[in-house]
Amino acid sequence: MSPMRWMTEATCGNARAGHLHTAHGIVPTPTFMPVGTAGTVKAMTMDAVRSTGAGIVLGNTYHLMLRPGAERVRKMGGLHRMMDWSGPILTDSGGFQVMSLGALRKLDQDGVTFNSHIDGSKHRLTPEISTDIQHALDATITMCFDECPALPATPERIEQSMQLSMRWAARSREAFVPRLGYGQFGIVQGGTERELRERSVRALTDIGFEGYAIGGLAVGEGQELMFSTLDYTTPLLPGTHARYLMGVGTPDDLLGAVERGVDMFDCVMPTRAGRTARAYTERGTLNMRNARHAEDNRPISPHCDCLACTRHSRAYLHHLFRNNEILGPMLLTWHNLAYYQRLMRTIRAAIVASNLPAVAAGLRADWAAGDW
Ligand SMILES: CNc1nc2c(CC[C@H]3O[C@@H](OC)[C@@H]4OC(C)(C)O[C@@H]43)c3nc(N)[nH]c(=O)c3cc2[nH]1
Ligand SMILES: [Zn+2]
Repeated sequence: MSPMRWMTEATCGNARAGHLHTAHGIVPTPTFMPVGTAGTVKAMTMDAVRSTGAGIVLGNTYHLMLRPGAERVRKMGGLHRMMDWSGPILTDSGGFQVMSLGALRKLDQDGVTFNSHIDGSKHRLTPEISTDIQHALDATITMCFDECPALPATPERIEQSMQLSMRWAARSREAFVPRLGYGQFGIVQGGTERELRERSVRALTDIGFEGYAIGGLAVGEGQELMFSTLDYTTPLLPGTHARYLMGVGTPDDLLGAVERGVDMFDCVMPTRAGRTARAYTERGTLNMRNARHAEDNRPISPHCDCLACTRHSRAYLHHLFRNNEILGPMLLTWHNLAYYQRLMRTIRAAIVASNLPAVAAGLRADWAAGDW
């Protein structure tokens, strides 16, 4: 087992199909990583997550350091053991969550001090502390501790933030404990400023990581600006390493980002939508609370092999959500994750068959066609 590496299998335009080799298994890419923020993919057993075909799940430094605490996770045998997930786990480094959870925080050159959004207790994160916590969690993929500026922001603010994140990337790398089959990803920053993105990529590739994430996007800039930023950023990254676009996205975002050379994704949308009665299908999304589903005996999707689609009907899901039954979010989260995994398999097969443009056109036509 060598240090973690990504191997290309096929390309189609800028899109790539490959395999990420890790200590916890080999994952086909492009891949969608279900978000398991506090050591659980909400409303899902890990058997259900496995049944959807997921390869890697996400955990998070911020949430797990607050509860149950990294030391307790380590004592429990690490996150894999606790979650009953033997596959790879990627943990985010916590900086983004401190910013996005709006926790009372003080940012300085060395790190960030914040009050827990749970009980107000005081905590500190630095590149070293975040990297040590991810080690204690036994994360397969460790993310650098970075600062993701909220948009809109002035180019000066974006530049200051990117430079800070690059200093923190060097310190994160210094603190990382290399292990066979484990890896650390650098996170490219620079907002939507081309020159800053180029400088950030150079800073990270000079340090050298097992993979590279594109951060600082999916923070309200909109799809067009996200795609144009990808158009000039992904080609600058080493073609031999995995590329992870953080926090993205809708099915349409995923397709467009794969076409622009991205290999890995995470997004709370399919799981959050599953809890709020929103179903993803090949024909767009459905609001299962809508009365039009009340007597519809069809499955959510005729193409889906999930429990909701093989054993139940739209009418049943409608009933469950109207009655606030716990089974509703369980079944619909399962369905949405199964849809996202099926979409990634469809896209991957098209790359391997050198047929992505035609398959992409078909996907987009179906999304626009509206419900069956
Ligand atoms: C939604 N848009 C979006 N998310 C982003 C993230 C966080 C990604 C993580 O936050 C959660 O999604 C909100 C997910 O659940 C956990 C498990 C917490 O991990 C995922 C980012 N993280 C870091 N370190 N740096 C970034 O520049 C960055 C940019 C993002 N843009
Ligand atoms: Zn289904």
